[in-house]
Amino acid sequence: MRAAERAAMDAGTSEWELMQRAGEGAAQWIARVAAGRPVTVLCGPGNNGGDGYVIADTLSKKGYQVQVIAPREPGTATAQLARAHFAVEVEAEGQLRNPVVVDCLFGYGLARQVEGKFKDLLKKLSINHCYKIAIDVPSGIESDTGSVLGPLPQYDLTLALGAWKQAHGLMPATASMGARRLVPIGLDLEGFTSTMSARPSFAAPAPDAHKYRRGLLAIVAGAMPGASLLAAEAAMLAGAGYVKLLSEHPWPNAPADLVVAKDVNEALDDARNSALLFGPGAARDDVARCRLAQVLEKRKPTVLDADALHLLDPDMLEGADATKLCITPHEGELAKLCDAFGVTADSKLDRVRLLRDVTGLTVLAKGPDTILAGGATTRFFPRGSSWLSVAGTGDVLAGIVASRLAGHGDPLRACEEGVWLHQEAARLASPAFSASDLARAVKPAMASFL
Ligand SMILES: NC(=O)C1=CN([C@@H]2O[C@H](COP(=O)(O)OP(=O)(O)OC[C@H]3O[C@@H](n4cnc5c(N)ncnc54)[C@H](O)[C@@H]3O)[C@@H](O)[C@H]2O)[C@@H](O)CC1
Ligand SMILES: Nc1ncnc2c1ncn2[C@@H]1O[C@H](COP(=O)(O)OP(=O)(O)O)[C@@H](O)[C@H]1O
Ligand SMILES: [K+]
Repeated sequence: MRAAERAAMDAGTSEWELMQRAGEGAAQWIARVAAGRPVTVLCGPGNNGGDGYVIADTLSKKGYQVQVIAPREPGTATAQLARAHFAVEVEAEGQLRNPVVVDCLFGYGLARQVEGKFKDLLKKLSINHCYKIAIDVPSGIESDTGSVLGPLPQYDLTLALGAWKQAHGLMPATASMGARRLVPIGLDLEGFTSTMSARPSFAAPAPDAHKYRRGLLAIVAGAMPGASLLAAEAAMLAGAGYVKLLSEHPWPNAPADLVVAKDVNEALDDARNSALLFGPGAARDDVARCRLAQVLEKRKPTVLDADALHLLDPDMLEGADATKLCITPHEGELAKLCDAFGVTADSKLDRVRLLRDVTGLTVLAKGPDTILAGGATTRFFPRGSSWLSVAGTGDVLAGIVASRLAGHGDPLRACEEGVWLHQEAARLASPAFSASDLARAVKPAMASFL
């Protein structure tokens, strides 16, 4: 963000101009949700406070009744300019008396614990029954890490200025933000590799498509049948032309449209396989270890999930083509992988990036703050439904990602598409779904992206 702002300023746009764009853009949103109701704006000492004065000024000019509370006079030249433009009274302290409150105490400049009058104001905001709007980030949040440095009210709306900050995609920050919207301020963000994932769009199969061209996905089943069946059911609906379950065991409950190959070695050798999936229900014994080695030997685009992530280690990866592999760990599997590959870091984000750097793999770290890291890219995602916190939904995700991978062979793209499809399926499956409800909802979810 700082680099993008500096570039804009070097190209001739002043900080004041950027602040006006930010404040006026945010005020448009606030006016929409306030819908005529009086607004209180809390202004801090830095440029986030400066945005607050621009917001207050813009709303006043639109005819809004505005209360401004600023415990301290602005400290930066640009915020002072903004303060000077706002001719109306500013209170040093006071009650939050309006039904809409806009928090402009601190933005990405917050560098230490929030104390004193600022802390008191955030505490008051926490217990106030108003509509709460955070400008740029909630003021008790460290914008790079998403960690908490002060009282953290539950906001209804967070307006990111100019670009998403990492905190917008990271826990615990993201859970406090309510709806998140971006206010563009004309920054050139081209070339920045750490971004919020953009909603993908899919196309219908090409006119000359056939089942192999659309991708043959081989799912290598393990000792526990349910998991790979869930993955297969989701995969059949997520784009691949042909999904095959490779299993020596009989599958009386397999759906009629799922091909079960009993000769696993032969089916794994099939040159027509476009992608492989291994791990769900695989177990963690020697049989599974041998299977994993065999899967990696094929050097095909591959998704490794669940038990495979407990078996993976540096020796296993030797001879594999890491550029074609993606791993989809949840928190516990991520910890296991970090252990196996000697990665230590304080935050989930750092662990994911380091693991990517050490292994060369595409890492999709699941959870309420899903993080995707591959190549030089890091992607954050809008928060998905918390109803996904039920057993088997990870198997569904693995099936979806593998299905996308079979279609085009690009691990990063497959993971990104997979997260969107999975979240959309969760939205469509309605609350309190089971993993198989979710797998079925992949079909209408596909339609949302066409
Ligand atoms: N620089 C720019 O070009 C733009 C900046 N914008 C706004 O500016 C914000 C960043 O502004 P700043 O860098 O001035 O920083 P902030 O306004 O986020 O706050 C930092 C200020 O508070 C002080 N401070 C930090 N931690 C504190 C604590 N715990 N207790 C008390 N004081 C503390 C700092 O010394 C500094 O004065 C962004 O989040 C955004 O809202 C926007 O106006 C868009 C343009
Ligand atoms: N609270 C939550 N909010 C959003 N998504 C969640 C939440 N909890 C879990 N998920 C998602 O649900 C899936 C769970 O996967 P996983 O833990 O592997 O489950 P399982 O192993 O039982 O299949 C992941 O995609 C994860 O991102
Ligand atoms: K803020």
